[in-house]
Amino acid sequence: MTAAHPSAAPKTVRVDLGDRSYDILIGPGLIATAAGEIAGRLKGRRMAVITDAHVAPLYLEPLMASLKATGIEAVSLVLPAGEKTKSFEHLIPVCEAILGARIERNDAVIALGGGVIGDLTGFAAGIVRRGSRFIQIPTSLLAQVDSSVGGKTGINSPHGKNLIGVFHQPDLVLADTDVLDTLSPREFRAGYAEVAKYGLIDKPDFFAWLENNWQAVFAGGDARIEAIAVSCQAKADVVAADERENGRRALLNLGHTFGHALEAATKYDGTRLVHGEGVAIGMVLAHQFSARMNLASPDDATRVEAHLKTVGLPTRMDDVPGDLPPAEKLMDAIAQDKKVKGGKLTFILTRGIGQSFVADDVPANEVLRFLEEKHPK
Ligand SMILES: NC(=O)c1ccc[n+]([C@@H]2O[C@H](COP(=O)([O-])OP(=O)(O)OC[C@H]3O[C@@H](n4cnc5c(N)ncnc54)[C@H](O)[C@@H]3O)[C@@H](O)[C@H]2O)c1
Ligand SMILES: O=C(O)C(=O)C[C@@H](O)[C@H](O)[C@H](O)COP(=O)(O)O
Ligand SMILES: [Zn+2]
Repeated sequence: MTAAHPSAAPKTVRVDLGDRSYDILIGPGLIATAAGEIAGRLKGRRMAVITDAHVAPLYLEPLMASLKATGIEAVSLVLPAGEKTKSFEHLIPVCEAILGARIERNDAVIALGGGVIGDLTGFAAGIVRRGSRFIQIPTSLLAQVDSSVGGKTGINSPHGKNLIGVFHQPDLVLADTDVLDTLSPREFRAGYAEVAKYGLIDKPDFFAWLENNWQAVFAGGDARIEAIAVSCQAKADVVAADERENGRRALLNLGHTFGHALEAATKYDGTRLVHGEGVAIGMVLAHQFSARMNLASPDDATRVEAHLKTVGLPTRMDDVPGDLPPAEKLMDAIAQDKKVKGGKLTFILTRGIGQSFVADDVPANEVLRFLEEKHPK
């Protein structure tokens, strides 16, 4: 249960996208007051809430009670938890639940959960009636700092991560920071990888602040809220400048080309590797590969690895339990990356901490040799 904290006003970050702009509210107690925030912004009075089997017993009832008390009629659907739920198999019941509840375009679909529920539900909202209103109530750290913002939605394919989906922006994001207290330490750490990512992209001072304050962020309270707000502002700025990833937005993919290949290689098996862990390993690899290409000092890769290791994240391919396919197989997944243009690989590389850049035309043979070294058969 989340308790309302009437004295603590939420922080607001605005995602500036013209007539599709929206607010991200960040703070404690927001599930209990969700319906008021929604009713103040949306005309519709019917909602479908999609959540998962871990989140439902904790937060579905208070959300449904808040909606009911505000005169909003809501139905709910509970899906299995975990990355495998981001699939066609689970997309169908979500679409049918939305249609079955006669959610009209002015009503809304609500994602209550982590990035898996957010990405899947956002995709369903993007295609049902060719686009329905959509509210994100992210409950994992990863979802609060990254996946609930920016409108990338979709599902996975055996060919690779997020290969099927649409851009569909939410109308509102409500990040209730109280709910992070029930998140497992492993999932909190995984979300932290995406927080650190913003520092490594272009905020060296934020990365240094995290190195000094990570324990306070993990403990909760003001430092945690500050880290979430800085992350959301960083993402909002990038999305406002390049919504459809024609340029700068690709920076948000730091560590993801390697990370997504590892996720596909583990068949989206959340016991071996979860997304944020893949990103952590991927960010270390991106820094090491940049050093190998003489773009950055190897000391920066060492510093990144040291920090991620200190918080308890995996940093090497060998940290993934069980066997990984050989480097050539990982290259197959890398070749399916959405940043590939004309068959040429695009990577996010770096000149140092907080100096990431988009590198087009990265030689595939260099990447293969590098992966063979890091992951000898
Ligand atoms: N759309 C985007 O921009 C974007 C950005 C980053 C990641 N992603 C995607 O997000 C997904 C990962 O998201 P995630 O890390 O949130 O994974 P997740 O949704 O699987 O959530 C992690 C686990 O925590 C549980 N959980 C969530 N909130 C909880 C809470 N408050 N208390 C207890 N348990 C809770 C979930 O049930 C799940 O078991 C990946 O599919 C990734 O590709 C998308
Ligand atoms: O919002 C973005 O843009 C990102 O790249 C954020 C990433 O953290 C996220 O994992 C995203 O889903 C990856 O995008 P993809 O286009 O490589 O699937
Ligand atoms: Zn990510």
